[in-house]
Amino acid sequence: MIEVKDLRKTFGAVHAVKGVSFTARDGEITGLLGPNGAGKTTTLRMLYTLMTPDAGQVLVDGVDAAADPQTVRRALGVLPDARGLYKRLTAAENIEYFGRLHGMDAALIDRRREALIDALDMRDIATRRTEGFSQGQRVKTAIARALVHDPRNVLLDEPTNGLDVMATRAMRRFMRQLKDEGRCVLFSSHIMQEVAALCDRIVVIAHGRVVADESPDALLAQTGKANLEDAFVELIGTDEGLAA
Ligand SMILES: Nc1ncnc2c1ncn2[C@@H]1O[C@H](COP(=O)(O)OP(=O)(O)OP(=O)(O)O)[C@@H](O)[C@H]1O
Repeated sequence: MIEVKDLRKTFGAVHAVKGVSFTARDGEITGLLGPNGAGKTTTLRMLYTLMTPDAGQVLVDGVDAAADPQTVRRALGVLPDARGLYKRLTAAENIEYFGRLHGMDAALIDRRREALIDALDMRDIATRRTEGFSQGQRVKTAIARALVHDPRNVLLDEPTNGLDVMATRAMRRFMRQLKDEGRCVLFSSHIMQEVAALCDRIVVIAHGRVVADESPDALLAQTGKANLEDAFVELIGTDEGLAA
């Protein structure tokens, strides 16, 4: 479970995150939806301890990220916005390398690597060097690498960005599988259909603030709109920066 309490972050004159609070629960998919520049990536970066908040608190499975960042990092699997892979290594070697960084023993790394290669349907690319990989192949490898240590909480920054229809559908299936395994799944998106199709809970963020935090049905009821697209536009005040 991830609890975010009154997070704030300023870059010079830009107030990127202005007091964001929400909870992402185990066994649920929580979507962070907002237009370009809303503060989603900045919020996620503070959650996975890459960036220090100016104020506020992040708790992962009850552990304070500022007080014990090591434990928090172990409890998180992260697909960051930059998917940098080691291009001289094969996909399988990229996964194994992260396993070693986490201090896992070789037999456990082998088991997790094989399970993830199957779950992400990447057997055909596993022994290829990642140099020259397509966007979809890079995302799969980056996700497998992020999950090698079997984290309870999974953070995905725009996981379907740049993927084609088939790869997007496969990614959504995989996210549902993570949820069914009881994990806490939190992802950011500016694609309304994606959030509507996947999420148990939608946290709508605009101009650095949470403007709604509800189930999809409750969002419709709250805004009195017939569909989620109209509900989001009503909440955000504009459709600029959102993709249908
Ligand atoms: N390192 C930085 N230095 C300066 N400004 C930044 C930095 N990171 C983010 N910002 C600014 O903070 C605001 C929020 O950016 P952020 O990347 O969090 O938005 P986002 O919701 O993830 O947008 P997108 O959907 O476009 O990825 C923007 O105005 C952005 O320009």
